[in-house]
Order: sequence, then C-alpha cells, then structure tokens
Amino acid sequence: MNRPTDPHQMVQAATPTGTTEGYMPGFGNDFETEALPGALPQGMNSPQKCNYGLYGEQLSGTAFTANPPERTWTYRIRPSVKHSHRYTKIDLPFWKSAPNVDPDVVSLGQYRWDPVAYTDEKLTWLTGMRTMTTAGDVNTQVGMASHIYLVTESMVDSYFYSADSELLVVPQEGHLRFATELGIIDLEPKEIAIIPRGLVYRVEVLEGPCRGFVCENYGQKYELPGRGPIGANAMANPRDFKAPVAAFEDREAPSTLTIKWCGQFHSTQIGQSPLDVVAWHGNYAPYKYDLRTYCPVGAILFDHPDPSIFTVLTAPSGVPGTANIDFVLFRERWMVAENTFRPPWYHKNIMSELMGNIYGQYDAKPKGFVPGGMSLHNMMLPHGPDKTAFEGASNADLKAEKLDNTMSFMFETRFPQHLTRFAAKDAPMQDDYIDCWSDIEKKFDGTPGTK
Ligand SMILES: O=C(O)Cc1cc(O)ccc1O
Ligand SMILES: [Fe+2]
Repeated sequence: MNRPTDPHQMVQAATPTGTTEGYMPGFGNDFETEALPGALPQGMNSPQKCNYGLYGEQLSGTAFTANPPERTWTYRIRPSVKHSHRYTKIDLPFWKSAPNVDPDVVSLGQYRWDPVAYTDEKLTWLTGMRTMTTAGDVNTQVGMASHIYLVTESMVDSYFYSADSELLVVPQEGHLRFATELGIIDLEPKEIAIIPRGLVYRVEVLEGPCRGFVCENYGQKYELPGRGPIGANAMANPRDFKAPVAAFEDREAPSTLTIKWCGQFHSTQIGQSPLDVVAWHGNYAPYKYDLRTYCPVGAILFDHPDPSIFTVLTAPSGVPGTANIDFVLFRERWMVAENTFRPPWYHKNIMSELMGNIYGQYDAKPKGFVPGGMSLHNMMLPHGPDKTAFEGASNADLKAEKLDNTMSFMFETRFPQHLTRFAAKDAPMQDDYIDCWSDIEKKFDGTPGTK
C-alpha cells in the first residue's frame, strides 16, 4: 500500500497477484478491491455500520432492472451528496452537446483537419476540450460528440463528472492521469480509456502537452462486439481491458466539482476531495486498453472486407447491428490479398465516419491525413482513396506487405454528425481536401481489358 506524500498521491490498494500493477484484468468483470484491509464488507452490501466509519453508496450505470445491471458499491469517507452549496451554471464555450446545429455551418461534406495546435493558453481537461462534431440528442441519451483535447495543466482541487455521457479517450500526445473515485488510470498514446457516466475524477498532466481525441457517448455503454464465426479469440480480448484498483485520498481543501448535465455545465463548492472511496466492488468501473493488444483479423486470399472487422468496442443503439458508435482501429497488419485493390474501396455509408490519426500513414490517404489530424465523411457522402492511393494500389506488385507504423481510428455513428462553429471556423480545416479526388482520371475508353 502507498502512503500519500503529496496531495495528488492517493492510497492505493495492493494489486491482486499476477496482474499489471494498479489494474485488474477483464472486460466488465465483477471486481472487488480495497485500499485498506477489511474496508470492503463481505457477503453483504449494507452493514449497519461499515468498517473504518465508511459510508456505503451505490453508483448505478444502468437501470436497476437492466439485464445485466451494471453498478458499483463504494465505501467512502463521506457520501458524495455532501457538498456545501447549490449548483451554479458555468460556461465552457468550446465543449458542445447535441443538438448543436449552427445555421452558418455546412456539415454536409467531406472534411479534413490538420492537428489543432497548442497555444500559450494554459488549458485543463475542462477548458481544453474542443468539440468538433455532435450527433443525436444529449437529452434523449442518443448519439455522440467528438472532441479534440489540448491539456497543459493538471486540475488542482477541481473535479468533474459527466452525467451525460461515457467518455472514450484516445491520446495522441502526452501522458495523462485520470485520478477517479474508483482508482487511478495512467494513459499514454496507443492506449485508450473509458470513463463511465457519473464517475467523478480529476485529470493530471504527467507529461505534457497533451493532445488527443474523445468520443462522448450519450447512449448505451460500450461493449465488446460479438465475434460471430471468428469465434472466442482475436480482435479485442477481454483480459486486455484493465480496471484500476481502489485508491483514495483523505484531503480537506476547498474544491470545485463541475458537472456536465444535459449539455450544460454546473459547478459547486465542496470542502474535500471526492476521491475518497476506500474500497469498492461491482461491474461499473473505468478501464483502459492497450491498442497494441488488438489482434486484427483480415483478408487472407482476396478482397477488402468491411471495416467492422476492426471494431474494438461498440455502443449499441437499440437497432440490432446498427451502432450508436463503433470504435474501429486501423493498426499495423499484413496485406496479402491476391488480385485485389487492397486499400478501402470507394463508398457511401449510411453511418457517419469520423477518423483520427494517432501515428503514421493511413493507406487510403498517404498524404494530408497526419497524426493528430481528423477527417469526417458524413452520412451518405462518397469518399475513398485519394488519387495517389488509387494509382499506387492499382499498380502495386501484390507481394505480402506489412502496413507498419500506422494507427488510425474511426468513431462511426448511425447519426449524421454536425460540425461545431469551432470545427468549421477556428480549427485548421483543409480547404482543399476534396481536391485529393479531383484528378482521378476517366480510364474508360469503351474497349475491354484493364487500364
Ligand atoms: O473511409 C475510410 O477510410 C474508413 C473505411 C475503411 C475501410 O477499410 C473500409 C471502409 C471504410 O469506410
Ligand atoms: Fe469510409
């Protein structure tokens, strides 16, 4: 067990034998963890008096009667209802929620952005969030928002939770620490984290500046996609998802708690750190996942399958097979298909595709889609390889080829995505993006045979 030496170091539970330090493996497991011995009641949830004078409190992430229900029992120094003032609305003008349809902004189109640049401005997780697109409606818990974050400063005596959403965090540069009620998640590029709806946390900069992408999921929680005929292994394997062990701080200091609720931000003053959960058990918890453990399955003879084969996590929408959000990963892999145009095909899709580049080069766009950059191919708008990618791939010698040093992803939603004013006017949009297709030649001349 660690003892705190500075205000931001928490007392952390010992790690169960054989697991990565500070984390417990498994997707959606029913975990139990305690940072002080005997803090977790055994065999029951609500003893008349909890050990150490702790308060028992349940955090429900699904309806009580959902199947399966997801909830966590926390044993904490104070119940979280102990805050001293009412909530005051505050303004975080760059963090938008759906519906956010700006009459001056055209969302219909193919768009691409260079990385949003750091400035001299000091930015925290809250002030550094820049919404790029929104889809659906936060009030009916349908849809999503995509954001870029630029974070240079740790939150100090400042805590946050989103009642609106589960956050999928995809770092591109820098190392962040999510000190949450349920424990600590350290996060760096090539990893992702999921922060559940309702969970209080503080974000610290371990190595800055930090830039990355966030998909805010207003709907049902992310789950592992069914693998169907692929079977019980490959793609994202459950044991590679890691939930933190319990960690707490007993810290009395005037602090601010900010809540995102129905698209608006509110804050209240509290006299202590809310990260005071000494022990917990349950299946509603934050987790992280190392994208390098994703085992891609692909074409081993001919043709290019749909990108759904690369789904890491899927958030259902209620319509079977039609996700509110799919998180899809394009990582290093071998290309071996014979007599095949190997990059993505030209296509139109009812789903809206927002992509981000974590590092390297993406096969359909060898130039222009750079690390830290994003692109949007909105509902039913045609897109596909640029002229260079098309010419290269249709004339390539089709030997086995490793796509190396490449990691891009897609937030794919069944809902159209609307650009924010920031995305349309302030972010570094590439005005000439659609020119990447304009030189595609007509090869047809009425005579048979390949050209
Ligand atoms: O548009 C894109 O680049 C994403 C994508 C990749 C792929 O392999 C197939 C379809 C698709 O939309
Ligand atoms: Fe696409």
